[in-house]
Amino acid sequence: MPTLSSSWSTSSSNARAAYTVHASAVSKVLCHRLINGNEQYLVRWKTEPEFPVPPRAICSWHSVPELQRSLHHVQTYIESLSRTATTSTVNGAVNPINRKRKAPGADPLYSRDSSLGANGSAYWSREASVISVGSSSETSNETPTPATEVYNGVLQRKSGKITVKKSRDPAVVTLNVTKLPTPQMLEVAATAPTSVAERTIREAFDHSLSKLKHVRWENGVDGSAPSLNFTFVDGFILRDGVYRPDASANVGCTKPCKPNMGQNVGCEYPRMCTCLEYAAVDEPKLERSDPERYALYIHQKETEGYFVDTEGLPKRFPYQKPNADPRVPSVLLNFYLESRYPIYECNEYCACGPVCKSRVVQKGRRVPLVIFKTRNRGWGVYCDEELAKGEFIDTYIGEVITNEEADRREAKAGKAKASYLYNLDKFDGDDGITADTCFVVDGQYMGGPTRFMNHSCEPNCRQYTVSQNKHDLRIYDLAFFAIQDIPAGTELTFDYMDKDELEEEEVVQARHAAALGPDNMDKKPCNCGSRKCRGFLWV
Ligand SMILES: C[S@@+](CC[C@H](N)C(=O)[O-])C[C@H]1O[C@@H](n2cnc3c(N)ncnc32)[C@H](O)[C@@H]1O
Repeated sequence: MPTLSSSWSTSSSNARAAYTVHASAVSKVLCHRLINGNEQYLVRWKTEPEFPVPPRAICSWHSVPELQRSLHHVQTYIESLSRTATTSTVNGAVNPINRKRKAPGADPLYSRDSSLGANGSAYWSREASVISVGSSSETSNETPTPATEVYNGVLQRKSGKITVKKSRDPAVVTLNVTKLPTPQMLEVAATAPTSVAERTIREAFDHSLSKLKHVRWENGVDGSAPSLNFTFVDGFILRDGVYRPDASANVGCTKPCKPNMGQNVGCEYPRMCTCLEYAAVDEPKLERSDPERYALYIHQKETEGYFVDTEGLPKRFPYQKPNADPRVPSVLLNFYLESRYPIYECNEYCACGPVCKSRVVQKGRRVPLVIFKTRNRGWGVYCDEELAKGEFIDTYIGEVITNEEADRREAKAGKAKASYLYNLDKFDGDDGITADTCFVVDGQYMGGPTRFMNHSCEPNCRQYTVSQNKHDLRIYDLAFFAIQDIPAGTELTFDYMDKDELEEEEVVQARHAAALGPDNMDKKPCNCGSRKCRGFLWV
């Protein structure tokens, strides 16, 4: 029996964890109540076809200790209580989230539910701690009036209803499980506290965050914690159909190459160093030094894109370290900040070693980040320290999936899903890569702290393509850098649509067009609060 760690207890109102409810067995938490000071949650169990092993009951009440392994279902339920009151609207209409996909978005909605089918086979429960039925009516399918609570008997499910067999209790009724929670249950839930569950959820998130260095979380707004249905990982998790070129195909410096060896030696002088063969050409320098070669290069660039042979041409090194103090970070140079040209870092085949100045993103996050609750954009992220323009913050990681799988997940989970899908489409058009064949990073259930970064139409960060394997055009780092000096404590944001900033007049036009557009109801209002706000996410 995969769902229970021990047999059913005979009393669901026992605060001791008589058994553990495993998340995989839970379909949804439906309601809550307070019984003898014990906060309890009504769990609806998964049933066929999605869960072939028959659970022992269809619905049952559980105290918080019993729900330790399925807390995210309780969290989703508690969030749904407040969401009902605060769902955002435009012109009075509820706004679902647009499906455009590029960058993160959307809170997980209360949608991963499987309702009980009407034609499922009969399942049997053992005694007790099964759905509380309150009624003395023998036959009612509808809403029994509150009376006797938990009943001890054997339940059978037929045609979407639970019927009771062999009970000696005259209060036993037939209960339509598709109609739970009953109005009476909802009435009780309206005033019942959720504080024990909320505290337990906060502790569980503390625990999941404790394995990360330099990341903490805080909530000055309410008692909630970020989603527990999310696992912090430290890199890409490659899923079915996703592949990388063999690492041995990668190349590094072919000549002896040491950083700081002096004039014209080392990776900072990429005309000499082959590891940065694909780095951006220093065009002004080339034009000055070799106008003919420059003209040929420009022509090739226009016709061949990223695949021009640039060996021997002067290149632009991506980073600059302002001084020798190890605490002072390298920053991304203006050319890359502005041009969005892919950034190539040295790799394990380069002779330069770990102190090479081109190794920034690959060393990972070094700035302390805080996940915090905003008032109108869910969770956000800020940095505890001042950031310099061009400073690396962190990468966007998660599961790497095929485009087909991304479509499948999007179709299953609905519009909110698009927000967490990030296309690896920088090289769309090169090497047979198309929008349909590029890989996609899904950060919804696995990722790092940047998964909580919000959108702004006037952002202070931007995402850049960073690669250590120049032959891998499908999987590269999505790296966030500060695009201006950012004081400590300022929310870090990026533009989900990755647009160049608009002039104010254009902003007004864009906002107007978006508000009037045919899919207006499909848009999520943007609360970035900037002067240049376009009015909606995804426009
Ligand atoms: C990747 S998530 C960012 C983290 C998110 N705030 C959370 O709590 O998990 C993207 C979602 O955050 C919210 N969001 C981000 N930026 C926003 C903005 N400028 N205005 C309103 N909501 C925003 C939207 O719900 C969006 O779908």
